[in-house]
Amino acid sequence: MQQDKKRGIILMNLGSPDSTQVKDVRKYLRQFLMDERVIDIPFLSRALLINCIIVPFRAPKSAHAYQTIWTDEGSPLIVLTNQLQAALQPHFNMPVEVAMRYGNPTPEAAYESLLKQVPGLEEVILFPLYPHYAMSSYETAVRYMEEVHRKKGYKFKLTTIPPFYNDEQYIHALAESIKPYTEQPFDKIIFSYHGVPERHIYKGDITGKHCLKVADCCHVPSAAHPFCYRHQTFTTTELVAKELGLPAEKVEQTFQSRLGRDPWLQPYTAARLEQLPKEGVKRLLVVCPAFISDCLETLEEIAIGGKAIFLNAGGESYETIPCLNISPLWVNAVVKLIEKEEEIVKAV
Ligand SMILES: C=CC1=C(C)c2cc3[nH]c(cc4nc(cc5[nH]c(cc1n2)c(C)c5CCC(=O)O)C(CCC(=O)O)=C4C)c(C)c3C=C
Ligand SMILES: [Fe+2]
Ligand SMILES: [Fe+2]
Repeated sequence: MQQDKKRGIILMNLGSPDSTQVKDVRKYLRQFLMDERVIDIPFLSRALLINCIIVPFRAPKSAHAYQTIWTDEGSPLIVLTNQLQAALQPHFNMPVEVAMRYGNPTPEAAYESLLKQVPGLEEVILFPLYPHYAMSSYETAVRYMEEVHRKKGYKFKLTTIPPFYNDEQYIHALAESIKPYTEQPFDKIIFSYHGVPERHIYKGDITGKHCLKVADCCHVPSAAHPFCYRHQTFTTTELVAKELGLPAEKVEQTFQSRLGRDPWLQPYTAARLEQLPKEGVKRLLVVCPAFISDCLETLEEIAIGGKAIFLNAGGESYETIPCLNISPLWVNAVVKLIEKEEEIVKAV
């Protein structure tokens, strides 16, 4: 890529605790769940709920879950994001850094590292590693980076890569990662996305009258779609299924990782894993496209917990398809997405 400006890139992911010790998991959960875009209730109620109920009960359980997936190098999410950074660096003549929304490395550290490496830094390209727009993932990552940028008084420009849920190269990389699994005999493939509360979908609807209100809302054109997580996840599933030529009856979309009692997007993955064997589905594939890097929610919740649910309910075979992680087609897609954004900026 031509370097006519002093630039740097930041890849941003969600983040993990510093270790599997309960104290570190507690600290991480507190920072994560105190985010008003994740638990969107008034500050005092949120602080009470998180500090008195959710964190005390959840931290030991989450710590145990992290222990089942932790590697010698640390959290899979962090290790894989660092590996993506290393795979991307040779494609750019500007530094590529990593920042996490929660925990380490912080956005401040990533910005400061770029400033050290590029004297007179003019622009930072922010690449949130989320294919879909959700208030609790993409939006909070971008707003937080903007807030730090403003508070620090940085002079360089911040350019953000938009959600890429329907990008041709991303869809191709995802489809190719699934293909070897669908070439073997299977009864069904589940596209399991991280869930969000329905309330977040209503809140994100800029028209105020479309999402979850109009029949088949996600397939009816609307100005709400650029901010609608549900619409964007359906689009990803449908484009991948089309590219792979999967018959409709073999494809299903579900939502995982529900927290609390409010209604979240449905159907819930765990409930479907329990029901599917009774409907005659014995050989199941599961892919989790909301996650770019394998993490607690794919390696523990889906690959370990989900498998146990399905097999105990009478399923016979269950395979979790890895996330894109550092697949060469995905690395190529990231390079193209960044180049595309540069062309748009230049043309304006
Ligand atoms: C209200 C709670 C949560 C919302 C909303 C939410 C949305 C959301 N999350 C991701 C991506 C990830 N979440 C991960 C872990 C995780 N998520 C929640 C809660 C909400 N997420 C919790 C409490 C946790 C921590 C672990 C646990 O106790 O279960 C992870 C994995 C992190 C890791 O270290 O591996 C990811 C990634 C998205 C994309 C999203 C909205 C679309
Ligand atoms: Fe989450
Ligand atoms: Fe919608």
